[in-house]
Amino acid sequence: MKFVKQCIPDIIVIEPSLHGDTRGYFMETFRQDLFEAAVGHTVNFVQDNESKSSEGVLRGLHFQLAPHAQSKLVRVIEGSVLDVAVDIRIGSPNFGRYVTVELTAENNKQLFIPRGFAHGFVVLSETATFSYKVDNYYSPESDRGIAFDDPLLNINWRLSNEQLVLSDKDTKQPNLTQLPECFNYSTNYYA
Ligand SMILES: Cc1cn([C@H]2C[C@H](O)[C@@H](COP(=O)(O)OP(=O)(O)O[C@H]3O[C@H](C)C(=O)[C@H](O)[C@H]3O)O2)c(=O)[nH]c1=O
Repeated sequence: MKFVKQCIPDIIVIEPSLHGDTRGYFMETFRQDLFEAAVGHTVNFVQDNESKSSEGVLRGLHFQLAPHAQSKLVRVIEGSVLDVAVDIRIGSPNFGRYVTVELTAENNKQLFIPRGFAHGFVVLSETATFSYKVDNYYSPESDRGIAFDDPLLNINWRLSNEQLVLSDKDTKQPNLTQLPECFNYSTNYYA
């Protein structure tokens, strides 16, 4: 299992080892000990989620406010997505910067997105099944979002706006600079 820190080092790509044989394959998809050694602190996942989406569906950019902020460990078990994580911690040297990673059922890559980041993905295949762990329970009253087409972020989603399919909620998200509240880089959201 490989752990690769990204250009925003809080964000980590995990590449499990796949063991193939004549029957198919086996892989350890999560190891608490190796994961926490790579992340550098305790992360207690409490909820598993799964969503299935058609080509062009864009879910995001979402986060939950503290004290319900969520870390996410995301992967694709069918199809392919472009996954995006945006640093929204005020005071961070990477504030407003983002990481994109293509996650597919073929490359088996996973992405760890810490608390303090907004997250979203767009489906590149005919359908994609997205499976992920979070370390805080769903809190609808704490659910917040940022516009996928925020000009400050200028995210390249690879598809044209005409190809994108969004929820009504995600067509009305504010830009990052319009958020009344988000995260501070100086706060330890894992304490
Ligand atoms: C997130 C969530 C949703 N729901 C219910 C609420 C709605 O009835 C339905 C769809 O919710 P929503 O439109 O918020 O789902 P997504 O657009 O996939 O939201 C997710 O999209 C991006 C990619 C994220 O990173 C977050 O995990 C999450 O915000 O599932 C639940 O019951 N539990 C949950 O944890």
